[in-house]
Amino acid sequence: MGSGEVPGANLHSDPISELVLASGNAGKLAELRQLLGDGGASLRAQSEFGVVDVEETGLTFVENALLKARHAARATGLPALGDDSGLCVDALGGAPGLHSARYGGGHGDAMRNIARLLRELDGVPEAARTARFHCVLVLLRTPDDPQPVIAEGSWHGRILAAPRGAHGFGYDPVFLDPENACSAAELEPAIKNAISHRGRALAVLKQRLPEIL
Ligand SMILES: O=P(O)(O)OP(=O)(O)OP(=O)(O)OC[C@H]1O[C@@H](n2cnc3c(O)ncnc32)[C@H](O)[C@@H]1O
Ligand SMILES: [Mg+2]
Repeated sequence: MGSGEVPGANLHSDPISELVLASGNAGKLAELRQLLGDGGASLRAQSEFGVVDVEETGLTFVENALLKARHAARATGLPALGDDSGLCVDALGGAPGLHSARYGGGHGDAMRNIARLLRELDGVPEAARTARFHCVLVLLRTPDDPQPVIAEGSWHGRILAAPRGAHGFGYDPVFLDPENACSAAELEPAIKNAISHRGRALAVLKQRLPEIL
């Protein structure tokens, strides 16, 4: 090491063969595994290590993704990827936003979340039902990594009047992708991954870290 170099300064250049996904959401795990592919780092679920969900006390997607990643990295000793995401609806002032997972009451209850969303948008005309999914991914090499790698992606669409399709998870059945003229749940998983908020965020992450992902 030269005199100007700091120990750990090349933290981001060592290859990562295994990392933990700091999430309890099986839909995110499936999508991110497909996006990383066979050649990349293997993505382990935090549940494999008995890691329970951390409280999401942040006021932004970035803060929550960082909280999740730090918690999982600390509990497992592995590099960790945090995903905080949600649906922001213009006619609802950006709601459900950070509260997307429990909008209808129970955590992760997609049917109740969708039911509330459609209720709130009752009577709102098609053109005013614009919305976007947003995803923030945070990669931490260690729990105390001072250089988290942060990547974001958005996907713009509209909220349908009724659910359509069986793929995906969460709000996918009511999110219309205008380009393909179908709901996110009608898209084949590979197509959703190619255009989704999560797919875009992971592409950015990979650009920043080509040597490790
Ligand atoms: O916090 P973790 O454990 O990762 O799992 P979670 O489901 O609670 O995840 P979030 O806190 O990030 O909440 C995001 C919610 O936004 C919704 N969401 C995010 N990405 C989505 C996608 O690709 N398709 C449909 N709904 C999505 C879905 O309801 C998620 O539960
Ligand atoms: Mg959550």
